[in-house]
Amino acid sequence: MCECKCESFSIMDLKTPRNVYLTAFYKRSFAFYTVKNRMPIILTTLIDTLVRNKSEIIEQYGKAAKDELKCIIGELSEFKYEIQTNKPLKLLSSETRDAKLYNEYIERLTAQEGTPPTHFHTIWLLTECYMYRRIRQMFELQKSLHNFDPFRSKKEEAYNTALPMIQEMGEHFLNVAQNDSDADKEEFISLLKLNLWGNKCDLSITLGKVEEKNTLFDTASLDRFVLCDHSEKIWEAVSNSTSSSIIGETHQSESNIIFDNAGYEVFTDLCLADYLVTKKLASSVRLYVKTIPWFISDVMTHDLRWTLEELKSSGNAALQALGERWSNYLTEGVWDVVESDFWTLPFDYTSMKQVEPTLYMKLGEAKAAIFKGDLNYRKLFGERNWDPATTVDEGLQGFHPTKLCILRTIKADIVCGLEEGLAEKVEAEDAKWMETGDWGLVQFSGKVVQIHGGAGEV
Ligand SMILES: O=P(O)(O)OC[C@H]1O[C@](O)(CO)[C@@H](O)[C@@H]1O
Repeated sequence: MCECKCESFSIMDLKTPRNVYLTAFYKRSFAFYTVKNRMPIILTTLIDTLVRNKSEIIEQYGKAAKDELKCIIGELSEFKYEIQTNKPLKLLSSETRDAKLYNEYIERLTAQEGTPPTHFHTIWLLTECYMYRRIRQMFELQKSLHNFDPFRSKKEEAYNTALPMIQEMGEHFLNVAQNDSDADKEEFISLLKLNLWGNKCDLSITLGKVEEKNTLFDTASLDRFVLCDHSEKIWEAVSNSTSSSIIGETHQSESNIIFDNAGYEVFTDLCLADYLVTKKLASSVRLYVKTIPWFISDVMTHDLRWTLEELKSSGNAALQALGERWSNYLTEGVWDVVESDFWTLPFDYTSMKQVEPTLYMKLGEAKAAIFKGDLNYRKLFGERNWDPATTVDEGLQGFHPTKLCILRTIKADIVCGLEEGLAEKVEAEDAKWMETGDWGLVQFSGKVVQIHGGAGEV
C-alpha cells in the first residue's frame, strides 16, 4: 500500500507507455513522484518560508499584509490537500488573459473527457504549471502583496551560494571576451557546454535546496554525460552569416535566448549572449523572461536587473566589469529583455502558432533561438513519452519558428534524438538518469517553417 491516498483514486502501477502524455496516472513515472511528493513539499516549504519571514514581510509591505499572509497560507495548505486527494483543478478566478486561457483549457479537457481534469489523472504539464499559476493567483488577488514574489529570496540565496562559481566563470569569460580574436569554434562550444551544465542549478528539482556544484566547470570530463551533442551544428548555424536558410524579411543577426533559471544558470546565459554579440555572431540578442514566479527559480525581469546590480557591486573586478558591460547592452538595446506570458501557460509549443502567433513570428526573425532547460524541453517535445530514438524534428511536431538550439539537463522522463539503443545502455548504468539532471542534451533543429505564407526548410 502506498502512503498517499492514491489507492483510492486508481493509479496504474506501470511505467508510462510509449507515445502517451506524461501523467501522474502511471505510478512508475517521474510525473507520479512529482505530483505525489515534490509538489506537496514545494508547497510546504513555501508555507514555512512565509511563516518564517512573516515579520519582515509585514514590515516591508505594511500591516495589511498580515491578514493577506494568513489568507495565503491557508489557501496554500488547502491547495496542497486538493493535490494530495486528487481533486479536480479549480478554475482560476483571476481576470487576466493567461488565467482565461488556463480556464478554457481546463473546460476543454472537461468536455473532452466528460469529467474535469484532476491532479493525478491529467497531463503532468498542466498540473505542474497550474500549481505555479495558482500560487501566483493567491498573491495576485491581494492588495499589498499583489506583486510579491514568494521565491525571490530563494533565487537570491541561490545566486549568493553560487558566487564562487560565478566568479570562476566570470573571470574565465572576461578573458575570452576581451581578446580581440574572432569567434572561435572551440571557445563557443566550450561556452555552450558550460551553459548546458548551468541548467543543473534548478531549485524546483532540489526542492529549493541550494548547493554548490563546482564540478560543473569541468566540461571535458562531463562530455560523456552529453547523450546527444549537436554543438558543431549549432556552431555552424550561429557562425554562418550568409545562411541560405533564411526566409523572407528577417533580422537574421539577432539571436534569442529563452531563459530558464536565475543564479548560476542565467549568468552562463548572459556570458553566451555576450559572446554572440562581442564576437559578432549576432548583432543583438533578445532575452525572454517569465512574467510570474515560476518553477521556483525561473528568471523574471526583476531577477535579471537584481543580478546585474549584484555583479556591479560585487567587489570582484571581473564581475563588476561584466555587470557594467551587460547593463550597457541593455541600455543601448544590444540586448532586449522581453516578457511574454506564453511561457507560463500550460501548453506545449505546438500551440504557439495559434495562441501567440506574434511570438512565433518574432522567434522567426532571429537567426536562432536557444531554449534552456527541462521545462522548455517538455514543452518543445509535447510532453510525450517518445521512443528516445525519435528524431528531434519529428518530436518537435511542427514547431519550427527558426533554427532551434536546445540545451537541457535531463530532469523528466521525456527524450528524443538519441542513437538507437543508447537510452537502454544509460538506463543500465543509472536507473535515475532521467530525473537527476546528471545527463545532458545539446540538440539542434535546422528546420524552419514560418507562418504567414513564407515557408521553407533548411
Ligand atoms: O529548470 P528546468 O530545467 O526547466 O527544470 C524544471 C523541471 O524539472 C522538473 O523539476 C522535473 O521535470 C520539473 O518539475 C520541471 O519540468
